[in-house]
Amino acid sequence: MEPHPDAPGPGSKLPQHYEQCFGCGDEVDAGLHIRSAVGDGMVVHSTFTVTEAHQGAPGLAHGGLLACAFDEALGSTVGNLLRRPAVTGKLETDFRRPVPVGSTLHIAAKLDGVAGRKIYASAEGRLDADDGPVAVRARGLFVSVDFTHFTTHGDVNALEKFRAARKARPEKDWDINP
Ligand SMILES: CCCCCCCCCCCCCCCC(=O)SCCNC(=O)CCNC(=O)[C@H](O)C(C)(C)COP(=O)(O)OP(=O)(O)OC[C@H]1O[C@@H](n2cnc3c(N)ncnc32)[C@H](O)[C@@H]1OP(=O)(O)O
Repeated sequence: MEPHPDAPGPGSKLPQHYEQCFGCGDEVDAGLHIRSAVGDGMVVHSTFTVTEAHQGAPGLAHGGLLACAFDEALGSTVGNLLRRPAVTGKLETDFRRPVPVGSTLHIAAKLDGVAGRKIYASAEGRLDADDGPVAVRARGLFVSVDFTHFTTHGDVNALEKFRAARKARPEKDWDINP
């Protein structure tokens, strides 16, 4: 599958897509603060460091937050490589090992296929290194949507603020209303 001709190439760091996103936003103190970059072969590498704010059992990451990390990593892979707005339709996770507070999950995500509006992607998360033991695997189905999805269902004032902030960014890579 070919990426969009304007997709960021290998070595590109991906910007947070929204400052108040729980997955990647800097403005969410207890958020996941995921950071992503494009690697070779259209694989997107993301890291998520588990803090005390992310616990389920004492000292261990909550499974739902791990699923959130994969939603973000997969969504970012889809959005950046295909440059299409898309939302998660389905997300499946396999939790293979506990993920302790203080550990960093190294997530490698890739596109698996596109069928009409349906986009399939999958990822693997390894503990503390790109070649560490596999802790979580995930598969997602994303559905391409028009930008009206966000204006119809989201907060229009927040979207307007978001659009203005993106226009002001020197590294602006896409516009919410191109
Ligand atoms: C511009 C450049 C960007 C650049 C850089 C951006 C970076 C960007 C990073 C973002 C990173 C954020 C990552 C977090 C992303 C979220 O977390 S998104 C939030 C969670 N998801 C949602 O809120 C979605 C809620 N659901 C919906 O709005 C609607 O159900 C949907 C998904 C839009 C689909 O509704 P619809 O438009 O009416 O379409 P519908 O005909 O039902 O479905 C279309 C096709 O998908 C299939 N489908 C839909 N849902 C499912 C399902 N659950 N299971 C199986 N098949 C399904 C349908 O069967 C149908 O298949 P076909 O008939 O075409 O074969």
